[in-house]
This record gives sequence, structure tokens and C-alpha cells, in this order.
Amino acid sequence: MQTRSTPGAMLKAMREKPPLVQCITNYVAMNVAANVLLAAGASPAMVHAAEEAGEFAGLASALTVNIGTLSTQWIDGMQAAAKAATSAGKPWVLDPVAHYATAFRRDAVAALLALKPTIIRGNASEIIALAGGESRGQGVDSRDPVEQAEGSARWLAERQQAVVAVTGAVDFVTDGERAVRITGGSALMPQVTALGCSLTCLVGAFAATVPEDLFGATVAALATFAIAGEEAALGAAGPGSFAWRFLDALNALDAETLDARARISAA
Ligand SMILES: Nc1ncnc2c1ncn2[C@@H]1O[C@H](COP(=O)(O)OP(=O)(O)OP(=O)(O)O)[C@@H](O)[C@H]1O
Ligand SMILES: Cc1ncsc1CCO
Ligand SMILES: [Mg+2]
Repeated sequence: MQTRSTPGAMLKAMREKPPLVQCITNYVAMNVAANVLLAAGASPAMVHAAEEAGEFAGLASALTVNIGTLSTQWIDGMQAAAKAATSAGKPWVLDPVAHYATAFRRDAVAALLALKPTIIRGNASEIIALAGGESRGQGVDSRDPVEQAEGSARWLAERQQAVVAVTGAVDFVTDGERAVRITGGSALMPQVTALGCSLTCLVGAFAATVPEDLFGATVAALATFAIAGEEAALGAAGPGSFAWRFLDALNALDAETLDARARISAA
């Protein structure tokens, strides 16, 4: 992996100086994602109102924008925050939840893409559709394998000059030049709502910690989820116990274990 630092070193740096991350996320994910960031060692703030989102982006070290439960007022807040982050040179992450489903979502995502997210994180169906392909996604859930989204991700990364992460059974990350696959996690992860949305917020936390290495930050966040997910699955009886075990595993994961267990290979 061609990054300046290891995932473990980035996790350690994040915990030593917990970054303030502005998460504009959906109603389903707000509580889940805030707990995920706290467990990992970052400081989340769910601030989306049009009246303050832009101003708040000036205080935060990174911004994440997720369109999961969209409404017009929220779009104004998302755009204000994205503009403020971009003009301050701060990283911001776009999660285009089910953008293929309706014209309202498609238009919102097109406007957000024009505001130049530095990182885009989605499931395979979302990334395929963002690149203009035929996706089989149903609502917010992916119906496509990540392998089939790799070409779309490379195309999107080049076109947007952004890091693109596609998640699923095997994750894929590219900046248009470099690309890696990350294995791990658990089949229980897509059975717990909003873990992908929470991962988007965690990508923002790592990006805030190492803004000079957004590719490495994205890989580190995904590897953290992969190892915490594997650990949580060991004792889980189903999605319910997996959800709380995942928070505990994330909190207990240390830098050395992450670096020893992360499975990241060039793609
Ligand atoms: N079958 C699987 N096996 C292992 N890990 C998985 C599997 N499916 C998803 N994951 C992991 O789950 C996490 C969330 O990714 P996912 O692709 O499910 O996001 P998403 O579809 O955007 O989720 P949501 O919309 O619920 O937020 C990632 O860390 C991913 O690696
Ligand atoms: C279930 C659901 N519906 C809109 S957003 C969301 C969270 C997972 O993406
Ligand atoms: Mg999602």
C-alpha cells in the first residue's frame, strides 16, 4: 500500500487528537454513526440546518454528507456546508444513498458532485449508477457485487478527482491511479442498518486526521471496520448482538492489532 502511514498509526493519531467531524446524515443513521465515531475515538456533530451548516463547517475538521433521508431544507444545508469545506480546503465525503431511485435524489447528488467531494463512499449499486451504469440496487440496499463496480469506481475517481470507496463483501478503494481491495467484515454487517452510513462518517474522521493522505485515510477507515466487524461476529448470535459487539470491538481495537490483521492488497 503506498501510503505515508499505516492504518494503525492513523487510528492512534486520531485517538490522540479526536477530530471534530460534521456529519450530515440521515435520521436512521444519526445515532448509530455518532456512537461509531465515539467508539472509534472521534468527535461527531450532527449539524445539518441550512441556517448553520455552512458556518459549522468552518469549525469542523471534516464534513460528511449522506442523502439517505433527503428533504429540500437539508439540501440547502448540505450545499452550504460542502461549499464552506471546499473553500477552506477541508476534506468532505459524499455518501450517495440510493441516488438512482428518484429524480429528487439524482438531482441532489449531481449538484453535490459539482461541489467536488474529496471522497465518495457508496455500495456497489450506488457507484455503478454514479458512473452511468445499470445498477440492480433496490432502495438503499445493494444488489450488485463490488467486483462489478471496480471499473465504475476507477472512472468516477478520475472524473471527479476524488478517492472512491465501494463497500461490500470485499471493499475496493481507488484514487484513479492506485487501487486496493480490503477483505474482512461479516455478512451480518448489511443486516444492521446504517453501518455503511456510519462508515462514511468514520472515513471523514480519518480524513480529518490525515488530510494530506485521503487515499490512505479511506483505506484505514475501511480496514478498521473490517477487523472490528470480524471480531464482533465471533460472539454474535444475530444482528442485534452483532450491533453492540461491533461498537465494543471498534472501541477495543488497537493500532497494533489493526496493522497485524488488516488484509489490504493491491488491485
Ligand atoms: N457480505 C459482507 N461481508 C463482509 N463485510 C460486509 C459485507 N457486506 C457489507 N460489509 C461491510 O459492511 C460495511 C458497510 O458496507 P455496505 O456496503 O453494507 O454499506 P451500505 O450498503 O451503504 O450500508 P447502509 O446503507 O446500511 O448504511 C462495510 O464495512 C463493508 O465492508
Ligand atoms: C434504511 C434507510 N432508509 C433511508 S437511509 C437508511 C439507512 C441506510 O442507508
Ligand atoms: Mg449506504
